[in-house]
Amino acid sequence: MSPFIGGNVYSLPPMDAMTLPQRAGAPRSSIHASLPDILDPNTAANVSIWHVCCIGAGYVGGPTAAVMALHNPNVRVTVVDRDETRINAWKGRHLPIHEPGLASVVRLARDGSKERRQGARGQAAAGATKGSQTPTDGSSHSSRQPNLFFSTACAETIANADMILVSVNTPTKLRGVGAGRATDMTAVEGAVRDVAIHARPGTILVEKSTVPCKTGQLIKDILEAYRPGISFPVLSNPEFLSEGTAIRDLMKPDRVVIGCESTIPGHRAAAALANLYASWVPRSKIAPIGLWSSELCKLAANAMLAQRVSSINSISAICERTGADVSEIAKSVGMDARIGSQFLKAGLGFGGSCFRKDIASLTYLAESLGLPEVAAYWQQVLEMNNFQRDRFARHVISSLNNTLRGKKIAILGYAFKKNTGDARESPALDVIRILLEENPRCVAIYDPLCSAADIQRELRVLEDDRPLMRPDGPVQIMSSAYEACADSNAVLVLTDWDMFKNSRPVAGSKPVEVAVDQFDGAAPASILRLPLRSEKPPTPPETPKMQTLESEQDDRLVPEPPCPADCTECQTSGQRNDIGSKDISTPLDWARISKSVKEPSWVFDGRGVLDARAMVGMGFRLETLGRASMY
Ligand SMILES: NC(=O)C1=CN([C@@H]2O[C@H](COP(=O)(O)OP(=O)(O)OC[C@H]3O[C@@H](n4cnc5c(N)ncnc54)[C@H](O)[C@@H]3O)[C@@H](O)[C@H]2O)C=CC1
Ligand SMILES: O=C(O)[C@H]1O[C@H](OP(=O)(O)OP(=O)(O)OC[C@H]2O[C@@H](n3ccc(=O)[nH]c3=O)[C@H](O)[C@@H]2O)[C@H](O)[C@@H](O)[C@@H]1O
Repeated sequence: MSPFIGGNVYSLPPMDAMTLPQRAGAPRSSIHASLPDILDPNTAANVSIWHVCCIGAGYVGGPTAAVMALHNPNVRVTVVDRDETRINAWKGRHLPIHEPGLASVVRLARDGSKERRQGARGQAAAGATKGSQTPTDGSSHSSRQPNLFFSTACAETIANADMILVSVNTPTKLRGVGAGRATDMTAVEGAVRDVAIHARPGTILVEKSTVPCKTGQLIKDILEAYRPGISFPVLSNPEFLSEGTAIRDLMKPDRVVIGCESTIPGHRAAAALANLYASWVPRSKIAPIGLWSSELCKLAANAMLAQRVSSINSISAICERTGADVSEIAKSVGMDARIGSQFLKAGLGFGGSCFRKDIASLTYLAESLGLPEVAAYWQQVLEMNNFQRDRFARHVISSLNNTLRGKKIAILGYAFKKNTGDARESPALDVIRILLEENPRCVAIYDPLCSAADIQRELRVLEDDRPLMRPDGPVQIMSSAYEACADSNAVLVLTDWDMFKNSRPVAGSKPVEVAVDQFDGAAPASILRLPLRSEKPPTPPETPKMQTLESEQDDRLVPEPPCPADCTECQTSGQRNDIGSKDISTPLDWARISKSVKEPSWVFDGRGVLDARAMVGMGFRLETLGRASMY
């Protein structure tokens, strides 16, 4: 009898040879005896990848395609999306997402670089390309042609591709079977249908989206239904980047997982993808595994990271009642090499578009497989996450005498974490929902990167019959932290932005940089240092058009055409095409804030970013998650 019978909603085929337990005594190699080695560059010898199409120009598709194009100058990488506004943004000066270093990578791969010649003694040669300037860095290189493109022509691009990366959204289903937990596969199905209809036989399809285990079978079924008998190798290549450090994560990944079927075409396809990555990732970091393992390892990785956050948050609640300090506990626990120090920061809990939905998907998968105990185990990670923000918000209310009527609450930070403008699934939304139940006069929100439009879109789920953002309140989105805090009864810090900190950065801590060797169209010759740091000198607000990227000042880059005179982005927010172009580095002047808030100057730190002694010295009454003062 199938182990999957019993309320399963996924159609689960039998496991393939890669995931079957080995027969006793049979060496593992016997399963793969006739299969070519995926990590051998020659395995893909007869698979030519000249054109990669990436479906989905979002947080994963855009940066992944850009980095892949940067390191494979001879491969044409085209990102397609149905969303014309998003595609136009990728083509222009104002990229649709904020990631440190992203604009530099896009500029180089999308726009190319100019030729440069250097004389024998380091002087610029007379024959340098017209218009090029004397190299200041001693480099010499041939021009690099653009090889990164953005387009809405999905069908045409798919038809020309040798490999297709599916990077579309996989949110949680909102209604129907599995609502609230199962993965909504609409976008994946749509993209795969397009591939099935338009792709050439043999085109390799790569799942980059995070999907339930066994989605590869669903994809193969769709392909078979539309193009019976035609072979399309299917790979799983989950993405592990984090928002805010996407370019660094893509440039220097801990690992690249490539899941494939244990067939000769499967291994050849995996080897072709491995070859693309091997342009910049050491082969030792490329992990070929089975298709189902690859799909499941992505959910497992996210679930385990989220579990650590919930674990430390559960301890933070105990700290508040005992007088222990959660940051001290995290430090000492994390010094155990077996545990490690990352993902032990207590706070409002995890937000973002993936952790919650991926754990929900995992619990649903477990239940579908008849494993309610497993589902309940992971469900508890989500419960703890909700508990954390719930008790934080309720503590704010109880500290303000159990009523917010007539009161103003300032919210510093809406993004789910620092260094991103992504407003999706922020813990702030839950906190604001609970605060609004108490009818405050005003909730004033400030975030340095999230756009007002994005915050408004997120808050819409809290609206009943009247809009929340009316001229008379109750919610206002401010462009200045000082305006948000002025006259407030309490200030809540909900994102760990560095600029909110009131202590100096640790001496010796250096900004992260990644060196890129890709100006040269022929051979790597010169280095672009990507500005991955968040610390940048503030740009005067009155001259937004003068703000430039570090790479834009580099005379090796092909100049970008200027924005049209009526560009709304330029007018409203200044250049937003790289994280450094917004001022996220000037520390908040807490002393100034202390003079404008109402007594007793409440500050509630939901992210553990504020130094208590300094805040109390300025007259604030500070409450921090995970410290005894909370109770
Ligand atoms: N956001 C993140 O940091 C990470 C996300 N992931 C996973 O990657 C996947 C994508 O996530 P995001 O990039 O954040 O999503 P996103 O929502 O930012 O982008 C998805 C894009 O796909 C487009 N799209 C949907 N169906 C399409 C179709 N049939 N044809 C053309 N375009 C189509 C949408 O218009 C949208 O622009 C998800 O499965 C997510 O779980 C994985 C790692 C990190
Ligand atoms: O699948 C995904 O989308 C991605 O999800 C996470 O990346 P991301 O959500 O962008 O950001 P994280 O740095 O993981 O932070 C997630 C949330 O956890 C919170 N967090 C993180 C770490 C910590 O110690 N404490 C803590 O509260 C953050 O504030 C944030 O709200 C994973 O880290 C990525 O590896 C994964 O690719």
